[in-house]
Amino acid sequence: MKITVVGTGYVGLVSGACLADVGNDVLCLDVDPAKIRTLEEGGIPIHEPGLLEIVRRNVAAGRLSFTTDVEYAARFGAIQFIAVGTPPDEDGSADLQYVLAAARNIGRHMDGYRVVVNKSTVPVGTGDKVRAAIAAELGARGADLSFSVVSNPEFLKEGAAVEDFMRPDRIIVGAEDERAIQLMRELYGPFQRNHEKLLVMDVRSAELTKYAANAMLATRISFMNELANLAEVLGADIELVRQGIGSDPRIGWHFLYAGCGYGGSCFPKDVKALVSTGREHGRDLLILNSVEQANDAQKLRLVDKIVARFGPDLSGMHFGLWGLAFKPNTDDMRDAPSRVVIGELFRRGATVAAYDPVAMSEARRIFGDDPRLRYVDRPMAALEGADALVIVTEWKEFRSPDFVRVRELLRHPVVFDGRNMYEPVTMKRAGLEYHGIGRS
Ligand SMILES: NC(=O)C1=CN([C@@H]2O[C@H](COP(=O)(O)OP(=O)(O)OC[C@H]3O[C@@H](n4cnc5c(N)ncnc54)[C@H](O)[C@@H]3O)[C@@H](O)[C@H]2O)C=CC1
Ligand SMILES: O=C(O)[C@H]1O[C@H](OP(=O)(O)OP(=O)(O)OC[C@H]2O[C@@H](n3ccc(=O)[nH]c3=O)[C@H](O)[C@@H]2O)[C@H](O)[C@@H](O)[C@@H]1O
Repeated sequence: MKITVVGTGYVGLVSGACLADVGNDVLCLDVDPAKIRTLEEGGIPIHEPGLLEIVRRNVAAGRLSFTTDVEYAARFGAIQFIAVGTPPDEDGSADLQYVLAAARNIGRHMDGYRVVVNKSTVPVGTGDKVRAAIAAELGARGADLSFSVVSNPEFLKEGAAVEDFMRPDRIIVGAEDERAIQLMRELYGPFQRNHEKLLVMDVRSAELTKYAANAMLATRISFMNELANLAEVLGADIELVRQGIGSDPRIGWHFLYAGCGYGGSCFPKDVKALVSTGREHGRDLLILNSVEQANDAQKLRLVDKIVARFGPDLSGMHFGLWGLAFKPNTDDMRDAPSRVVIGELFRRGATVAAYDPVAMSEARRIFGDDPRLRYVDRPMAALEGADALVIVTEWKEFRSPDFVRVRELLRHPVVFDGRNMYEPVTMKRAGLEYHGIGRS
């Protein structure tokens, strides 16, 4: 099939590359010429395990190409995926300007039947707006062309995006006409060969399903974080509690890890957007309001602990920091807890030496040449001359450091671990004072 994917971010590029990998002809469109240039030169603009290989393989096979030409893109694919950003507006609602601009471009230039598949995370009712935007463009040029609008939310996780796309748990298709449903079934056939994963529903339910999934996961995390904070004062260990409840299949093991707050481009913005949708329709979403508040506070937990240990005025102090990305295996720092931790350390007068395996250039883009932040190229180098170690992201390479060396390098043998990577008893044995989340 011929497919156009609009937007070459985490979702668009992964979807485009994976769809090409099963034999489709895919054209990826982006309005950012720098991204398209990088792709045309054989690179990729993001760090995502396995993605570069798939992109290169499919470009070489002639199944994957890139463009900034909106007219060519609208004419290329009978299926047009929209995978552009939906960042939060000032009031927390999802900003639909990019989605609607993409829809208008399709309407302006399409030259035959199109299935417009929305993969961006969008509020309920956006399908109608996309339909109206395309119809208005067709009307303006007097074109009598038919099209279908489908909601096909994406559930991939950054850092495991290729694997998630290739082996989805479910494929949600919100569609109301048979022709589009049939095309979606054919398109996703290769991704559900062992059992049926495609769930067809109405567009509104599909749109809400995406928010429901992210809001549920965010709720679990905030719930565990709140319990972790309680465990600390009660003298309990949240890691043991996690294992105790995770073994109940009704609860399950996933997304029960307490830490220094959830970040990323989606949980924070999607919880906000759902709260905003509720408000717009006269429904105050009490649970989700609290989930968000709890997470904002949780991002400051590490600094709270630092302040409890060293006092509120940290001027003259210097901290080694491991992990800048919002989670391992990505260079994404959107809403990353590290940004809050670093900002708060600065505000209190401290300086930071940071190490991250892949997010360093993203950090440089965000913090610029701030003299209070020094970048180092090895985890241990961050500890030279540091008063204490702060861990924000649980990269694999931090799992088993030489604790003796850690103790030797630090001015105070203190570790603040925002991801509960170590056992308190191991740390004690190594002569390190350990402050995890929810562990007393
Ligand atoms: N990042 C993730 O892991 C996931 C994101 N989503 C959702 O997917 C959507 C996209 O997210 P990301 O891929 O992270 O965004 P992103 O910000 O990484 O990429 C979006 C891309 O769209 C391009 N763009 C904007 N307007 C355009 C237009 N009119 N025509 C062509 N290109 C245009 C931008 O230049 C950018 O390269 C969002 O709604 C997000 O909530 C859903 C599941 C997972
Ligand atoms: O809509 C989206 O964009 C995506 O959002 C999340 O994926 P992602 O943000 O890439 O990463 P997650 O693995 O979900 O982690 C999000 C944040 O939660 C934190 N987290 C995760 C799990 C946990 O147990 N505890 C915890 O604090 C992580 O550290 C991270 O900061 C969802 O997991 C995806 O299914 C969804 O498609």
